[in-house]
Amino acid sequence: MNIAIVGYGKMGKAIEEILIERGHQVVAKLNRKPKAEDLKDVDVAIEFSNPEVAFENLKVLLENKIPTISGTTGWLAHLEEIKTINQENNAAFLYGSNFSLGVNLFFELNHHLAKLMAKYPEYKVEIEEIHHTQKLDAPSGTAISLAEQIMENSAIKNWELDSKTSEENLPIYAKRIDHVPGTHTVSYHSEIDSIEIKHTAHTRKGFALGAVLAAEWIHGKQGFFTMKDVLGLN
Ligand SMILES: NC(=O)C1=CN([C@@H]2O[C@H](COP(=O)(O)OP(=O)(O)OC[C@H]3O[C@@H](n4cnc5c(N)ncnc54)[C@H](OP(=O)(O)O)[C@@H]3O)[C@@H](O)[C@H]2O)C=CC1
Ligand SMILES: O=C(O)C1=N[C@H](C(=O)O)C[C@H](O)C1
Repeated sequence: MNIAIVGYGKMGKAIEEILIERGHQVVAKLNRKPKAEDLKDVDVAIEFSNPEVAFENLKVLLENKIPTISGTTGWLAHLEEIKTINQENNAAFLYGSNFSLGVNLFFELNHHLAKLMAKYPEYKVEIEEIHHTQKLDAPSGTAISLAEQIMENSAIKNWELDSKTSEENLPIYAKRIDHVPGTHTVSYHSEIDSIEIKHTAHTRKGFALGAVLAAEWIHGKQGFFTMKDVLGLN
């Protein structure tokens, strides 16, 4: 397939390597908002830019009816608007806060554990995420997805970054350490013991491979999708 990479940074470059390994052609590599003329021969766009610009990029891609995969985090206040634009243009859009197979399996585990733990209020839950120091957003998109899965399965209504202003909220602790690709831990603590699940990414390769598999999967489809659709986890 002919692929446009929108956001040719750390992830864009990792994605390019996998695309070439899998026999695809990279026909555009953009570190700016795409224009209609960039998209003439494009089968699928893969967008990994930054929280400030993602919405504008996605709008152009979907208005030009380009099936689009987005992994950019920190722009989700606009998600409903993007879903509407996608629908109005009969286009195809897939968003994932994390494209790695391991994290998507970890999401299933988190969901199951949250359901189980909801019956035991003596355990208090918290999330920790660790990423490299260049990351612009906090908490990570993955930590927000983990928090949402816990809230869907418990009485907790809100998550909160770093400090605890309310005992009722789910705390997310965000740490920034040089070169860490992404580590997420969900832990439940009682006076007696603790239960912990943890995912550690060793490289960005898993995120990049997942994004390419999603691009291959979405070609020829219409609608809004997630990695659950790609991996058959629905
Ligand atoms: N969902 C997932 O699985 C994963 C998601 N991510 C997310 O992906 C995003 C990118 O991460 P990463 O590659 O590490 O970040 P980088 O900062 O390495 O790359 C971002 C790139 O976007 C470019 N850019 C700036 N403005 C625009 C624009 N208007 N349009 C298109 N591109 C632009 C930057 O160019 P310049 O340097 O010239 O400004 C840079 O090359 C982040 O939001 C991150 O959280 C990361 C890993 C996995
Ligand atoms: O910025 C990153 O690097 C990552 N971002 C994603 C997130 O915010 O969850 C996914 C991964 O953890 C790496």
